[in-house]
Amino acid sequence: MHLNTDRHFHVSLVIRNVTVFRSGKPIVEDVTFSASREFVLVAGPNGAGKTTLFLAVLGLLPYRGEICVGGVCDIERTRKVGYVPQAIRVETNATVWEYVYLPAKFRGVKNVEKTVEEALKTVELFELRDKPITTLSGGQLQRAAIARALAVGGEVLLLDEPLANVDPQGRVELLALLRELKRERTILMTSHELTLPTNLADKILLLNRKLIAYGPPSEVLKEEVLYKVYRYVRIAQTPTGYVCVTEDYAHPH
Ligand SMILES: Nc1ncnc2c1ncn2[C@@H]1O[C@H](COP(=O)(O)OP(=O)(O)OP(=O)(O)O)[C@@H](O)[C@H]1O
Repeated sequence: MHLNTDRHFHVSLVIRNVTVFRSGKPIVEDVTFSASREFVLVAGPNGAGKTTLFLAVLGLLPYRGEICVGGVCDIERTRKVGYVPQAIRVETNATVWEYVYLPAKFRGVKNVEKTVEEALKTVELFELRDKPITTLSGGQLQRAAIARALAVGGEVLLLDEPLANVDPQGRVELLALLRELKRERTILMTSHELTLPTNLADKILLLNRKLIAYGPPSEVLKEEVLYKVYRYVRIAQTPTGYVCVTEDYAHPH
């Protein structure tokens, strides 16, 4: 038991000199960073190791180094981590309620009914709790998956490309939800989108097998930093957000 009562500490994620292995090979090498009650956008090219890093935090891949959540550094830390995978599978006949309730019940979450109710209310799906999960839209499904992750743990939330397959309206709703959620917890979200509202990400972690950069968007979304990973990407800051200004059409060859 630790005696630190600081709320920031409880939701903190510390990753120290972490190397993650797949099939015995190091995929992510010597990564060190920490986040506490912050929203971290995890960016990097395909195959950079973003999902691999998440799977290590979840205790699903072997790693060297130290991973701690709220000061807990052994496998018990995974009880505090909620995960939304890139491909959400919903081929079941479950209702929205069951989809969120069953894994929480299985994990032995205390006051499980109340916890699930709160999670569904947080993502604004409580009214739809009796609907089959398969009838939800892409954006609603992402929110259901977030509720599921909140119900099982959720002091640290790992979201793998939640913006993919979500339409513009769903995107606005999802970003509003994430902005709300980050007030109480630490969120890591992978995305290939660097176009994002200024008030969403507190930090950007740029990964390409190794940690390339970690800091606030104003420091990472710079030409000289991005060039280490992406050749043709430039970012401009507008009053409301960051936008990609260099697209393929600017480079016909
Ligand atoms: N079972 C495995 N054995 C060995 N290498 C693997 C295995 N699974 C994945 N990899 C390698 O790990 C690397 C990192 O994959 P990962 O899915 O973590 O990247 P990512 O950054 O999440 O990519 P994306 O943006 O495409 O989702 C890839 O190059 C992949 O080839």
